[in-house]
Amino acid sequence: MESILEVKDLVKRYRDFTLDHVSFSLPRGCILGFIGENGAGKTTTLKLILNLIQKESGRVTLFGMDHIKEERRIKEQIGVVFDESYFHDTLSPKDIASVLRRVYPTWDDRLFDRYLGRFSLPKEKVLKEFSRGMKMKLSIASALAHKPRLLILDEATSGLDPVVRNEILDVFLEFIQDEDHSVLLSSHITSDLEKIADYIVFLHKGKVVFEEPKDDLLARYGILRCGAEVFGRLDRSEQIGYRQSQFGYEVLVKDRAAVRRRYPAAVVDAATIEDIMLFYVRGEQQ
Ligand SMILES: Nc1ncnc2c1ncn2[C@@H]1O[C@H](COP(=O)(O)OP(=O)(O)OP(=O)(O)O)[C@@H](O)[C@H]1O
Repeated sequence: MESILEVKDLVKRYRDFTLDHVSFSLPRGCILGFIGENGAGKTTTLKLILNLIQKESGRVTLFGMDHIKEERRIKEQIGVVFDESYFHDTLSPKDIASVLRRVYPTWDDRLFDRYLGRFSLPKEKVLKEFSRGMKMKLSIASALAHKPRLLILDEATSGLDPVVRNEILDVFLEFIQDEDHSVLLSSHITSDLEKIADYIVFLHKGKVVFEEPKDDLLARYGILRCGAEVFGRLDRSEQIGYRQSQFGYEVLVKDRAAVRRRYPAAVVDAATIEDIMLFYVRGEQQ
């Protein structure tokens, strides 16, 4: 499958933080969920991709073009939503349309109006009268109305209620339907990514821990619940991290089918993306 975005060995150094040779790719027609703890380097990676900050080294290509050399051509084909609305409070959606119409040759007024209607956003009201959720929906409508091929969103659904979030997730799923569009979405709401993502990239302390198809992650990983005897027999290579409680051990295992075969009496449940994230970090601390 052809990639819409390729990130290879991306490095950025701050005084107390290094984004360390980050690599991943986003195929066409797919949604990639970018996860990681606070300060893992997600926003830094997205800003580097967009050439908003300078990289130390590494390569980024979007639509097969270098992200710096072809920045203008690339940006016309990208819609970006960060967690803060960057439109001035005294503007209305109507004013915003008149500005963006001049910026983007591909701007589509009818499409913008359709999204405003769908998100129940008033066209003439100024932004200072908008709620946070309304502003976020407006940012998404604006990002979509110039008909980009790639949407890049940083925490765009955080702080929104489940109904609004679901509406937005549906819009993302429709956006990729034609197999030519893609979405790169950083989020702490891993249940949202479970619903819509095709791939998950897990960033931890500036490094990629894994890049995997979501279905594989959810089909393979498991939480083994067992007593001290089974825990003592577990091979180190079978487990990623564990939690001990008064009732025994909970262990994240990479291959739940294999563990079920080896310990038929033990309970092995499916793991969520949140479990996988938490146990990876925990495993490192053990
Ligand atoms: N301009 C800067 N100068 C120095 N350090 C910075 C700068 N911007 C980010 N950092 C550091 O880089 C690290 C990664 O930050 P980043 O915002 O990329 O994390 P994140 O994964 O997006 O976190 P969150 O989930 O909290 O948004 C942090 O330690 C942060 O302090």
